[in-house]
Amino acid sequence: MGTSSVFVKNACVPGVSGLLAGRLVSTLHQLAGSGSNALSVFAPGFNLGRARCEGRSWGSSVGLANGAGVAGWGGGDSCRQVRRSLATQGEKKRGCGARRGVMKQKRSNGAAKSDGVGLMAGEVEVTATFEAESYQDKCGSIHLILGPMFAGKSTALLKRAQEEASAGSPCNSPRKFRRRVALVKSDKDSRYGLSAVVTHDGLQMPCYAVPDFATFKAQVGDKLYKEFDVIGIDEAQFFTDLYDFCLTAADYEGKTVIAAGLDGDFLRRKFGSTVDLVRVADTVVKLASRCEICGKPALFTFRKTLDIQTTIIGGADVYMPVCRQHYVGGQLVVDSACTVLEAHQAAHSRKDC
Ligand SMILES: Nc1ncnc2c1ncn2[C@@H]1O[C@H](COP(=O)(O)OP(=O)(O)O)[C@@H](O)[C@H]1O
Ligand SMILES: Cc1cn([C@H]2C[C@H](O)[C@@H](COP(=O)(O)O)O2)c(=O)[nH]c1=O
Repeated sequence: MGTSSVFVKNACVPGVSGLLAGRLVSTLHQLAGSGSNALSVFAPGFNLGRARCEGRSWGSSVGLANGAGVAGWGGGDSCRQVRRSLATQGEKKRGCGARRGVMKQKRSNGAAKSDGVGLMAGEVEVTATFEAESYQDKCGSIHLILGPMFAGKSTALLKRAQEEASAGSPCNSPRKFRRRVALVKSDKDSRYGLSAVVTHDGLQMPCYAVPDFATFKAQVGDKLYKEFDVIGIDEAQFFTDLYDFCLTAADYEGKTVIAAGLDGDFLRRKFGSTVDLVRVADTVVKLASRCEICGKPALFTFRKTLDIQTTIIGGADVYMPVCRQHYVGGQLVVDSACTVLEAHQAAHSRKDC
């Protein structure tokens, strides 16, 4: 069985070494399968002990060579890899993001170190250096706008986007002082075309319509992407990479992210990963619509057709907002939906004649 050790220390931010070591341990534990490698992670001044992680396949995932010490921990990509692993565990913590963090590795020849913590032959010291002042000011934020259909989510998103675009900028102020806003929506939603975010009552703003955020980033390119201060997202429920994108953008790229989407589908199940963002969001607004049957606040979206697949793109022809009472009283809603549909169809056929 091979054994590797990672020694974590930090010169700039007290406590980070312990925090980092703790996270490394839990990350490595998660990445580890059962098998033949062993890893010790320890940090001075932090009551971590020697956490032990035994595993088979983490070598490739975190840049550790199979049983032969540490490989590829020179910062850059491998550092980022660890950050990504941590990020996907849902850790958002202002002030401890590894922004501009650098990890260095040093192989020991077995000589005891002056601080009394000796490295055994074959062990590796990893030094994590963080520029403390870069933490807070470069961190962005995540703002969520949730609710059923017709609740005004897109309207609220466009309002926020407009406010952000003009924040602190009278029309004669130089362009460089304005916040640059990009609107992104899922290309699944082609109801009102793909070139704009459009509300049910016709407000609109130009947007990028993409299948996922990897495509969005590739489409705009690195240079332009960096210039965006604010990213507004509509139909957030349709993006499979929503969580990772929002977290990275806010934690490491200093972006203000405003995401609008459905929290639940027509059966009130979690829709995509919008609700996962709640625990890492700075603000969360849950909007209500008006129940189409009784006019009370509506928290749910009722599907008027009998289709059962989760995604069916549509508007008032397929969906209606309902209150709890009329959601639960399903039959009543179905009857009412049928009535509305029939009335709709009758009106249409009259118009056609
Ligand atoms: N049942 C409905 N059918 C069609 N339009 C509606 C209905 N209820 C509200 N609306 C309109 O939709 C607007 C909200 O649109 P929008 O912001 O696109 O909502 P969301 O993004 O939450 O679906 C409301 O201001 C209202 O004018
Ligand atoms: C409830 C529900 C909705 N959809 C679709 C229908 C629309 O195309 C969008 C929501 O649009 P809005 O801007 O919030 O009005 O999502 C779906 O596919 N499945 C559902 O269960």
